[in-house]
Amino acid sequence: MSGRSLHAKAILGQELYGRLSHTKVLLVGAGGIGCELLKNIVLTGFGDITLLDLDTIDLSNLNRQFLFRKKDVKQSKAMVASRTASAFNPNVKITPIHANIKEPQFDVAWFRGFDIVLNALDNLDARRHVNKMCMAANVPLVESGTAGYLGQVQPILKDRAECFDCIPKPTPKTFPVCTIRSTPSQPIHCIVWAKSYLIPQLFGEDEDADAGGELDEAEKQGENSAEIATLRKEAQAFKSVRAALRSTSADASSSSSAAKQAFDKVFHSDVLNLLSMGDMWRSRAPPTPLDFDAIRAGTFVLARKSKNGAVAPQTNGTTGSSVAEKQLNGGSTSASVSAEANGAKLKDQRALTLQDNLELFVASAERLAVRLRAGEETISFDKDDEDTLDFVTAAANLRSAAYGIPGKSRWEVKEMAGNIIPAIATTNAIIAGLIVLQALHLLRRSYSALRNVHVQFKPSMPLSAITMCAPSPSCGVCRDTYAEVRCDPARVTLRQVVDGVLGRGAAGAGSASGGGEGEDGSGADGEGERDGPAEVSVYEDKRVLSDPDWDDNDGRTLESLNVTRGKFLSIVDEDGEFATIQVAIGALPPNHPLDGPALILPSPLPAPPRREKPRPATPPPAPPPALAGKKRSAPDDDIQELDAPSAKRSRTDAGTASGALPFTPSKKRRLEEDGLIMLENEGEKIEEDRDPDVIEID
Ligand SMILES: Nc1ncnc2c1ncn2[C@@H]1O[C@H](COP(=O)(O)OP(=O)(O)OP(=O)(O)O)[C@@H](O)[C@H]1O
Ligand SMILES: [Zn+2]
Repeated sequence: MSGRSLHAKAILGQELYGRLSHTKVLLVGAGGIGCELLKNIVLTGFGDITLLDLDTIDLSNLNRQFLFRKKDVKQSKAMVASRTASAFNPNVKITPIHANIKEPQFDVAWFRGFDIVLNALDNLDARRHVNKMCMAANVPLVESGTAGYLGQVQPILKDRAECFDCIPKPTPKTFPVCTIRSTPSQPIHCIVWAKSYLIPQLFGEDEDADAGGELDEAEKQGENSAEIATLRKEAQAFKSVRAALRSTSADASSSSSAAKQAFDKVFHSDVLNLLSMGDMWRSRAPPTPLDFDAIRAGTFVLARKSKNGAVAPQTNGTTGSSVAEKQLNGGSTSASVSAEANGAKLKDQRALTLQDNLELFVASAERLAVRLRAGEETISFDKDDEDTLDFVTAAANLRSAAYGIPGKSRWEVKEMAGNIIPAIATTNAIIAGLIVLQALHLLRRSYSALRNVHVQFKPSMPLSAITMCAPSPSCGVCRDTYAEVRCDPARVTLRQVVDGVLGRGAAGAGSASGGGEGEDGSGADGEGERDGPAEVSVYEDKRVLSDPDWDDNDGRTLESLNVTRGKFLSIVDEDGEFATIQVAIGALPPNHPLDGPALILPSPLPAPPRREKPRPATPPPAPPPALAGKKRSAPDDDIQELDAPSAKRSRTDAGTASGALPFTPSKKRRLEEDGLIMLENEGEKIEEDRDPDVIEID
């Protein structure tokens, strides 16, 4: 028994080691990092662990999530991981929870029940959520992440160090829209075009349904009529291809003609159109329109400078055209079946010839058309959906051919289009070890020992440790003042909560809490002047619920406003003088009498600090994402307002998000999900030299 803990005791010291057995840890995520970390903390001697994960085990997890075996596939990650790891140390209690951390029962009071939280998540949304809950509950957090060979560990402690949201996170990858639409120069540009433009145009929802009306309107407004005629023609052409792909009267030959129609439109007519814009091609090589029949017949010659590997050399066409030949010889009776068989025969890693790509384009378009006709309303790209992957591979390669760009194998397209960064077990293991070190510093309160640690791809210095920075004064998460109310959302109104928290109008707060428990009435009501905001707006996330000129919701219950357990009400000072108050909504205590007050206010009431007025000089810009976490200016106590609180709605147009773009919301969202940033005006610039992956959109 002592053998098990001998080393841990010697290293950690008797006091800390003794404490670990009853330290309550919450570990969120039982994936690549989570499994390693669970093993580490169990072996270190932590004795009371809650492990939460929403997912079940997938076969693809087994290569790096070593607490799982093949027999465990499809079972809850939290359950299996805790069962496996419990066996490593009989003294440990692991409580598995198979759930989403964002569920309402995991409210601030629940988080407060832990001594430390460890994140082993894989998405920003959940990380942000846990960060905010830890700020509200004032519980130390260790945040982590890996991407291939890179990794990062960040200890977070309210008021002492930057929180997860102190530094804006970079958008993964962005490409200029015009590069994607008209002037691609790299394979990825063609892949993004196929996945984010062509697939939605052909197989997605009909977003241009009312494009005709918009164009009529634009014409009336005196817009360039030649341009409008072109746009109209383009919209019309897509419309008829969409219709052909969906036509239920279609037989196999007509679906292949729909594929040909699509091909002719995007690889022939559209290219001819572009070529007619002479200006565009003054300083760049013009694209070559592709000829469907000639490619099929093997007689097509790319007039472009194809020597530098523009496409797989034409000579390969003879060996590589087996698919094409079979396809041709196979006749068209069961096109989709033979296409599927041929598709399956393509070795993922093989270079595809122009003919291969054309046949793959036709075959996959046919398969997708069959699905549309069978009732699938829309189809979007999914790297694990063979049909869409084939279609994107073929379409991207054909476009690349037209533009003299090297083609990519299906395997490479899958990796690039699916944004797949291979997970590396060793990186996860290193990061999981570093998380434990930082967690121990936090538990020991040796704050000067805390470090942001990066695992980097530098053989000479694989680890870099950076001393902690003070929280960003403009952070909209950790600079807010947190408070918690416990209430029955069906019985309290928005006004009662807001007035209660601000210590105003004794009537409101008083009657709700029935003069009851917990709240601090003294000096909080009547004429007692509380130092706080004069006029406020109230938000739930980004929803405005009330502002000084609009009180329609004030008499409504929280429940009717969908402000329930686990959510926050943000009370924002209209004058920007006081910090924002974040009111966490919690449940009434379990033993609360049924006829007891419906609202228990925090005691003492929150006292948001005054913010310093912004200095006249423009504040330095937030550090670029590439430098996120690097050492910045020394911590200082004076909190300077650089920005309005994040929740605050901007009253002027300046600085609003790119709302006025000519995209439908769903289209814009899709583009953004694909890593495209829309800039609102030309003056706006993304600094490319700071992050080479970010390219400005024009
Ligand atoms: N909101 C959430 N609540 C609970 N668990 C979450 C939440 N979001 C993500 N997770 C879990 O975090 C873990 C992250 O682990 P990891 O990055 O290894 O991902 P994975 O899904 O196991 O692997 P991959 O994404 O590479 O297929 C996953 O097990 C995932 O289920
Ligand atoms: Zn912060």
